[in-house]
Amino acid sequence: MGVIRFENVGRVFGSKAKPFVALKEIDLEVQDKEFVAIVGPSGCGKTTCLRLVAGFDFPSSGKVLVDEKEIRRPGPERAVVFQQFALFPWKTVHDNIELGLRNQNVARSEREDRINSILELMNLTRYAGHFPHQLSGGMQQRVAIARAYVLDPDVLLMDEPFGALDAQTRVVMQEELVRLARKNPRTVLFITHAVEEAVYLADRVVIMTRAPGRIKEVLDVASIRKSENWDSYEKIEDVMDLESFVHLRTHIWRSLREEKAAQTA
Ligand SMILES: Nc1ncnc2c1ncn2[C@@H]1O[C@H](COP(=O)(O)OP(=O)(O)OP(=O)(O)O)[C@@H](O)[C@H]1O
Repeated sequence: MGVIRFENVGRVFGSKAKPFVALKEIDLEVQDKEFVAIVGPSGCGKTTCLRLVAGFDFPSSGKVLVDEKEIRRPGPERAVVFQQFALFPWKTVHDNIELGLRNQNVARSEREDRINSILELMNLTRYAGHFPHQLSGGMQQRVAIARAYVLDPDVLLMDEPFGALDAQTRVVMQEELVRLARKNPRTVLFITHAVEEAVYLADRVVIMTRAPGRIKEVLDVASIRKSENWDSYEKIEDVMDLESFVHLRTHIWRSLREEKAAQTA
């Protein structure tokens, strides 16, 4: 299972004399194996939301729970993928992927089985002995995703994972993530600045307001994806051409533009 719940969550940074309210009254439930993307203006608290679920930070008020348990620390059932691939440069692809399994004391033969199957799934088998600097950015991010997936987490937390990639590689990675998520569904909380990416990948898109970050709107993409049969299209550009896709994208753009305008007014 992997149900994430934010219950009236607030996060205040700064001092008592000079508080800064980053998050206010966040209520959200992400269902088991649901893919939820969060979009919002810069500084609205997206990363803070993700850090609260990861157990890297704690709410000032309210609660964040995974499977009804309040989060008090990072845990193996929650894996994080950052924008910066954060691979160990002195370790090979194989050894980077192995590290988390070693930390969990998984036996050697099981480690090898799990590493081999994730390498295959992510088309990385022939790069197992390569070091990160020998790989392109897209490949490195693929390794970072493999490293998270191999731990078999209930929850995957992804903070702009494709933000550092060029446009074409980004599209390839988006298509791969969709394939991976279908074969091996997990609960995913995904932060992005790219509206198209959010609509293409997510079951629901959460739009946040400018700071103090609140939830402005939650859009149900999954029902539209199903009724308009998006999954029958193999290529991302074919989905992006559909009227139903364009309509959702434009709606989110408008909503974000309103926030930006209010921010600078
Ligand atoms: N540890 C901290 N101490 C003080 N302020 C913080 C801290 N962490 C985050 N903030 C502030 O809280 C606000 C929300 O930050 P956060 O990184 O969550 O936003 P974001 O929506 O992810 O931004 P971006 O889209 O630019 O990455 C920002 O104004 C940030 O400066």
